[in-house]
Amino acid sequence: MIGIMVGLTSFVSFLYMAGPYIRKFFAGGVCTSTVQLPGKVVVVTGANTGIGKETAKDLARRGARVYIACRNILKGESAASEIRAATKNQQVFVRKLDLSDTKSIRAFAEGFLAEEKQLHILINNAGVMMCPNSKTADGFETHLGVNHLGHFLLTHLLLERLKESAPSRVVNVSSVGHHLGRIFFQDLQGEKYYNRSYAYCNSKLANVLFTRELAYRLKGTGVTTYAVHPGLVQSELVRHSFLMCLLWRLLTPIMKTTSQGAQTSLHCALAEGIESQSGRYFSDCRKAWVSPKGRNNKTARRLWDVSCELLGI
Ligand SMILES: NC(=O)c1ccc[n+]([C@@H]2O[C@H](COP(=O)([O-])OP(=O)(O)OC[C@H]3O[C@@H](n4cnc5c(N)ncnc54)[C@H](O)[C@@H]3O)[C@@H](O)[C@H]2O)c1
Repeated sequence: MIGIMVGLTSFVSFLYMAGPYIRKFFAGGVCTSTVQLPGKVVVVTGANTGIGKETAKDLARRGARVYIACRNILKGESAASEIRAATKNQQVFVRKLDLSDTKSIRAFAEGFLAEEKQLHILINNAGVMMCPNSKTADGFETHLGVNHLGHFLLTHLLLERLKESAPSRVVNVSSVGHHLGRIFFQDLQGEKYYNRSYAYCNSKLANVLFTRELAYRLKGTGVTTYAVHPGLVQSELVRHSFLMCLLWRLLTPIMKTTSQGAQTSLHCALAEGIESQSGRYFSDCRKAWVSPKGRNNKTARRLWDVSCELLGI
């Protein structure tokens, strides 16, 4: 026991001492695009904190009109003021969007479509991880409901505007955790067996499959789409799990900052010449290995149909 404690303490001390060097190693790719976005319209979900906030900040710095779509307007306004001050771009707006409630998603889309005639970049970034076994307002399992179905409906409602604004892009923030996920149609919402870690991974696999099928359906429209793993990023994502909070704390020295975590989303939103990679999965600003389950066209099509059925669209 003492040996384990000493070993663990030495390991953690090593991580902290070597932290800056290790972090550099794990920092991953950097979005090198110099594209400027004056006149372009962008929506980033969950942009009041974490990776989403950094993504929104970078896009605002490039001159875009940025919509922060988030649950908590007060937190959103505080992020927006910070972004406006840092970028000198006053065109940063906050709009209410709760992805765990289809009424809120429809209200957001209705309001957005009424005020903006164009949409060039949609970043489906918001996410929940390991929250207790709970349901959304519409009775969906929370991870599937927020991470997959919520963004599925949002994208569906904004799709015509994206097509009218082509070339345009949809970026779905997934995770390397999709490798552990599975889509089991007989128990899609974990009613027979539930594990909150797997529920998260399943929803992230759904993001990868949604991206694949969306790309297929959007061929020839000028709208392209990408799934992203941002890296292991120091954020509030693990807030629902004490153990994960502890692990996140221990791993701090080797984790990406939120700004580093935003790079692959930015790459997929901005890089020129990646249109032929529509539907693919990216990590560290380049195409990455996707789980075989994430490459199954039959599952992708069936998940699309089941999602439409669940959402009544
Ligand atoms: N942090 C990591 O290491 C990591 C790794 C892989 C993937 N990701 C993914 O990156 C994305 C961003 O996560 P993050 O790390 O910045 O975490 P975060 O918790 O800081 O940000 C998540 C955002 O989603 C918002 N959100 C949650 N539920 C919502 C709802 N019902 N409606 C609207 N917004 C909601 C939160 O308010 C928050 O702004 C997530 O999709 C996450 O799954 C993160």
